[in-house]
Amino acid sequence: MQTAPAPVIVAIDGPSGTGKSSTSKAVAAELGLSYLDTGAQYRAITWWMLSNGIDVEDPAAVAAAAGKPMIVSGTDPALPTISVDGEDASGPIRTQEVTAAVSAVSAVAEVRARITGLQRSIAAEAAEGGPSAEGKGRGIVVEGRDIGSTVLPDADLKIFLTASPEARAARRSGELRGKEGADLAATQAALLKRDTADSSRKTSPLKKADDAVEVDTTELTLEQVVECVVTLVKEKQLAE
Ligand SMILES: Nc1ncnc2c1ncn2[C@@H]1O[C@H](COP(=O)(O)OP(=O)(O)O)[C@@H](O)[C@H]1O
Ligand SMILES: Nc1ccn([C@H]2C[C@H](O)[C@@H](COP(=O)(O)OP(=O)(O)O)O2)c(=O)n1
Repeated sequence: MQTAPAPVIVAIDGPSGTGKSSTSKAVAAELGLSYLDTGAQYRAITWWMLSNGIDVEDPAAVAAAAGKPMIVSGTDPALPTISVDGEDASGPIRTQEVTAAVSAVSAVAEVRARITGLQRSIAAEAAEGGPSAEGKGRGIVVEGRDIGSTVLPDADLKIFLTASPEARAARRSGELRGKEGADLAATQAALLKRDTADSSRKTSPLKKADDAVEVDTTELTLEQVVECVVTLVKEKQLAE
């Protein structure tokens, strides 16, 4: 008789526009796993700070407010959700205003401690089949910047996605076509500025874990990246 594979925890990290969200959602959907977008959580807390008049350039003010908003993430890869104090935040967290402020807010240690705690409990529930685990105990794909290095150092598989700045900017401005912020040169400059801030902060910077598999997606289609990650997950499960 075939037994179900053991729950698997997959960490997918990398800079903006490398394909983390699209790859993670597709891999989770194909393998029946839960999915967590940790960038959406940092965006959500940033949106709350901006909406509540907190000066996002003042780390002490951000730290003092870090425990206040209640952030809830839905982990179904077909319909990921994010709410703040019961209000759907999926639209407002994608505005230019939030994108411009998110690196400063997410550099504050109190914010990271709060959000990291949330991420660990969601991952533990998904692996144990707890009440909020849409993946029904099969595991989870968690994407972000510091998942393999800090949040889930014992993840079964760690992937670090990269791509050239040109490819990343073209993907992002393609997404924004016709909207505010769609200019290619400006998109590339904003993206590189955020990478620098995210990689150089003191607390838990954007970093490839030593044991992560690096995948350069510049010349790969999304389907090829998904196939590569699915194969790596299956290999891990077979090796268990
Ligand atoms: N390998 C790829 N080739 C071309 N476009 C891609 C690839 N991976 C992702 N994309 C597209 O690039 C954009 C950014 O991808 P996303 O998954 O949001 O990246 P990230 O989460 O790393 O910021 C999306 O429009 C997505 O469809
Ligand atoms: N694990 C994480 C995930 C995101 N962040 C911060 C740093 C990122 O610039 C922002 C936004 O992340 P998000 O993944 O939404 O960014 P993009 O999809 O690449 O635009 O959040 C973080 O500090 N740690």
